[in-house]
Amino acid sequence: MEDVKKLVYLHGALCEGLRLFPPVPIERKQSLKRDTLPSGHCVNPNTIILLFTYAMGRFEEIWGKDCLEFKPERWISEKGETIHVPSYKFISFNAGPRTCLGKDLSFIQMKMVASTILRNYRIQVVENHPTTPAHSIVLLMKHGLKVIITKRQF
Ligand code: HEM
Repeated sequence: MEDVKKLVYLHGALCEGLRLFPPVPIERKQSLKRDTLPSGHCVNPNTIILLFTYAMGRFEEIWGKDCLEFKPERWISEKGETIHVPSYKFISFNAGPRTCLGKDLSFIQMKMVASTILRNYRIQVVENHPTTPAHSIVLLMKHGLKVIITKRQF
């Protein structure tokens, strides 16, 4: 478990995957009573607010000109350490009181699974395979992801 903390580049790669393809692409909230949002917008009781987390991960105003690029480096400081990004910016695990309780655990799991697979196998994405998202509450790939897997020789 201690070892996975050292996987700074893998952490950046996972964050980029989650930023561009958040498994929960839309959040739904509903006001209980009349309220004013930090933006100044007034909401009436029972107003449904949808947060499009998929779009938020791709906003130029939030992530800069290279927002559509997959760049694990954006999560790594000049010293080679992981940059902490506030959850209101990196919204894939939600933020505030209802933030995902499994966030830290899921990073440990993802790192253990990814590092074990990558250490033992070469994964090559099949060229020109369509990577279209499916319309769904959780983000799925319409046609899956076709890859060629070969065992690494040590
Ligand atoms: C990459 C993996 C994961 C992602 C992207 C993710 C994302 C999220 C998001 C966006 C929410 C807020 C849902 C909402 O309120 O509309 C949430 C809630 C939650 N997640 Fe996760 N999650 C992940 C893995 C996990 C794991 C592994 C666990 C448990 C071990 C977990 C436990 C929870 C719980 C208990 C809540 C509800 C928190 C509350 O409402 O107070 N999650 N998650």
